[in-house]
Amino acid sequence: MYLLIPAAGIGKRMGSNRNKLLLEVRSQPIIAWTLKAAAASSIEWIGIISQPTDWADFKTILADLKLNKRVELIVGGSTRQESVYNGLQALPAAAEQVLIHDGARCLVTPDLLNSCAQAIRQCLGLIAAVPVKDTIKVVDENGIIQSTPDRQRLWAAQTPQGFHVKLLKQCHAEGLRQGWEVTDDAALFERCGIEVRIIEGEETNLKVTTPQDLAIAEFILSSRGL
Ligand SMILES: Nc1ccn([C@@H]2O[C@H](COP(=O)(O)OP(=O)(O)OP(=O)(O)O)[C@@H](O)[C@H]2O)c(=O)n1
Ligand SMILES: C[C@](O)(CO)[C@H](O)COP(=O)(O)O
Repeated sequence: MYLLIPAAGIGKRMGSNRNKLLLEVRSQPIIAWTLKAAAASSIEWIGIISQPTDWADFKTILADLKLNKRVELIVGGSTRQESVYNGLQALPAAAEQVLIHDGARCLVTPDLLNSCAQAIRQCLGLIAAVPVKDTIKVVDENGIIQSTPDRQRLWAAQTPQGFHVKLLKQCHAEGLRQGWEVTDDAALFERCGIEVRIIEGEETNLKVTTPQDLAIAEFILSSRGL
């Protein structure tokens, strides 16, 4: 299985002056935890989509980890969508399915990666997701609640997200043509009318986005004895 890791962000919400994936949790860079989970899974090839300005740091981390997997560095874009587009172009020709997993979701388990890698062989697209626990409100530009969707139908999308490569390339190309701006790749499949399946994710599969998330990630890793 092939894995693309979007890791080219600038961490605005983290308030970091560098790529937040280089920040440390439990004395290791965030991206190192993500890579260790991938290395412990059935993933055979990893593409780290990243800004060339971070490549020296990433190469140092890779040298320290000594992963038993093929790893390539791919130039990221100005948005996550653009980064994934670039990643798809850099996939080996043999890749028929791909998992896409945020570098910022460093608490993912090898089991979840393996579940998604298995499941994508039985469908065209999938995402890891967890049922929403809070009541969600749709709010207008004036801060007035417009509606309250049925919580039974609401899931919080995570990554890994898995897709058939040929279809995802077509959907990304259509997104470029249409000027679609999406925050996950499943949205492109949805807009192209292709079914996307939910795979039960993990409550601990946090996307490290704000400084508070660093403390939560520390706690979760510590509770795993790491
Ligand atoms: N141009 C971008 C933007 C984001 N990402 C990646 O997409 C994942 C999810 O994005 P997010 O958590 O939003 O990271 P940032 O974009 O860095 O955060 P912010 O929005 O706060 O700047 C991260 O692993 C990030 O590195 C990416 O590869 N390319
Ligand atoms: C892909 C994602 O992690 C699913 O929840 C999320 O959409 C990424 O959003 P971000 O703003 O790029 O962090």
